[in-house]
Formats: sequence, structure tokens, C-alpha cells
Amino acid sequence: MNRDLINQAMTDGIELRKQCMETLSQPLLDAAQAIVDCLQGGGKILACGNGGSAADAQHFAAELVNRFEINRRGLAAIALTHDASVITSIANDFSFDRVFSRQVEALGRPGDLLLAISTSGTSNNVTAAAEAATSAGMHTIALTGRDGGDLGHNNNIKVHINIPHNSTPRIQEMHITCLHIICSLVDQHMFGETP
Ligand SMILES: O=C(CO)[C@@H](O)[C@H](O)[C@H](O)[C@H](O)COP(=O)(O)O
Ligand SMILES: [Zn+2]
Repeated sequence: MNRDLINQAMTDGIELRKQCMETLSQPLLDAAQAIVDCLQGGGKILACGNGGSAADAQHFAAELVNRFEINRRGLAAIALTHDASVITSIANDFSFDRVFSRQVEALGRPGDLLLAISTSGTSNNVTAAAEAATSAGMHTIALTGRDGGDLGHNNNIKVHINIPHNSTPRIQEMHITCLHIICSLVDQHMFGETP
């Protein structure tokens, strides 16, 4: 095992954070505002992604439903990634590409908001969820990496947060940083408190 690998991962992460600090301020503010508008209008957040991004979708929903850094009322959010019966039946009867879009069709209402997470921007089930969200009258926040892929180039996306890097783990590390920052902004705006 090689310490260079550790140093490279750390250095790449630091450089990427510096780069994103310059470019992501406005998209992060826009994303937090879209979530506040959704929640204050009586809507809910639906979140989806694959693999590590499925974990991020669940992580974010848990911060909203329970709490982040301050005690406040629970906020409406559902991750579309954790019901094995729902996911396996959709994948088995239709296709894996529809595991999120079918849930958006069933649960999404006008004024709700989809958080669509894909480091490549090319996962078919995530791009299909964004299309279903538009059809349902929902807005979408996209978290992507690389060049944004099909998801990032969907003109109906309300807020696009792109991490311009080619390493999936480095992109994921920035995604969870972005989601934590959005949680802080939402709490501060809705409840006027910081820890
Ligand atoms: O966590 C990791 C890699 O760090 C993997 O599980 C990764 O999330 C999976 O390969 C996903 O299927 C990648 O999908 P996407 O981010 O390109 O939409
Ligand atoms: Zn990962």
C-alpha cells in the first residue's frame, strides 16, 4: 500500500473544494431557496440516486425529516431508494430504468421537488425520474459530476449543481458537502437559527 494514493486523494479533494467554492455559491443558494419555497408551499422533497448517491439521497432525507444541527419541526422528504418491495417489483415488472420515475408518478404532486443525484449524469433511472418530475409539475434540483451528462443538459432542471471532476468518489464527497450546506441554509432561512 502506498501513501502517494492517500496524498493524491486528499490533494485532489482540497483542490476541488477550492474550485467549487468559487463556482457553486449561487447554485447552492438557488437550491436552498427552491427547497424552502417547496416546503413553505406545503410540498415535499423526493430524492433519488444509485449506489453512493442512493446513500446521499437517504442521508439528505433524514436530515430534513428528523433534524440537522438545530431542533426544529420535521420537514417533508422521502428517499425513493430504500423500499426493496417497491424497487424490485418495478424493476422486475417493467425495468430498472423506471424504479424512480414510477415512484415519482405515484407520489409526486405539483409543487413538490425532486433531488436527482448522479455523478455521471447518465444513469437512466435518474434521468427518467427528472422527466417524470417535470410531467408531474415538480421542479428538479440536479447534483451531477463530469460534464453533467443528460441530466445536467435537461432544460427543465431548475437548479444544476455540477462538480467538474472525473472521479466518482471525489464528486460524491463534494455532493455530500453541498447537501450539508443546503441543510444549513434551509434551517437558517426557515428557522433563523444556526448552531
Ligand atoms: O459509490 C460509488 C462509487 O464511489 C458507487 O456505488 C456508485 O455510486 C455507483 O457505481 C453508481 O451506480 C454510479 O451512478 P451515477 O453516479 O453515475 O449515477
Ligand atoms: Zn462511493
